[in-house]
Amino acid sequence: MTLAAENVTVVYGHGRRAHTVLGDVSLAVPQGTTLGLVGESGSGKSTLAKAMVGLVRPRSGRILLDGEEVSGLRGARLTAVRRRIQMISQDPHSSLDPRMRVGRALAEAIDPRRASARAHAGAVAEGLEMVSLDPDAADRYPHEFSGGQRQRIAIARALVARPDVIVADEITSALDCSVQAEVLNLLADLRVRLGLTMLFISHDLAVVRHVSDAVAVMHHGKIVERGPCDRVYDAPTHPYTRRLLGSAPSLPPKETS
Ligand SMILES: Nc1ncnc2c1ncn2[C@@H]1O[C@H](COP(=O)(O)OP(=O)(O)OP(=O)(O)O)[C@@H](O)[C@H]1O
Repeated sequence: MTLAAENVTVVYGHGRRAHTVLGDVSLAVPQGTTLGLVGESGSGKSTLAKAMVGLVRPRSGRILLDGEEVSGLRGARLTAVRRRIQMISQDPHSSLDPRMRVGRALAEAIDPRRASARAHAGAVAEGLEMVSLDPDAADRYPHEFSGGQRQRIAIARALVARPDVIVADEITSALDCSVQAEVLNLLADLRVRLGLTMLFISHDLAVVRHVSDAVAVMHHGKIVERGPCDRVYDAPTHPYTRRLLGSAPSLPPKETS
């Protein structure tokens, strides 16, 4: 499914405290592709991610899933559409409930109305297997796992809901370098296997180039440049993109496989 933002403006606060965080942002993530979103801290990347999944309501503009407006939906229709777009965020510490066993957390994602791990044992085991965790992980609590394993659990939880679109917001920035690659490769494999559409947000330009087909560059709440990764990384046209790329510590060329 294609996920798109159309002229989305998000304002936090009211009156004299109003602060426009996204100004008239339009972008599309075509079916089955990965769009990377880069930009410095505070540029509005997470706000756009939240708007895309319906956690933040735009002041104006629309979020569209295959042409259907998500931002205006309510009730059961909104719940159904939200399942199709799953978000994975930076810190599984805060996104996984520490008091909930992993099996139940996955069961809740499978069916919020009947969230028992036993009722969904098969699907829970399948979800854990997808991210290379043993089925007995279902009986344990998040704190019993390493950071990389918790992020795998977060990926499994997103995928058992059988989404069409994943919004991944800085999913590796809390992880050690060696574990980062493992989690990224896992997600990249699953994305291809399941034919998912993905918005991949990271401040790490090298990581974005590695996983994305195209990239959009955000600066002060606006998209200043977008295009296929090779074009943007090798021949940036906007001065901000040039600065951003110039300040990146090391940017290996994209691997071809
Ligand atoms: N709930 C909120 N209420 C008010 N202001 C907010 C809120 N969330 C974010 N902001 C502000 O909106 C701006 C954009 O924040 P956002 O988190 O979207 O940026 P970001 O590019 O994702 O940054 P980072 O990479 O540091 O997460 C910042 O100035 C931030 O302080």
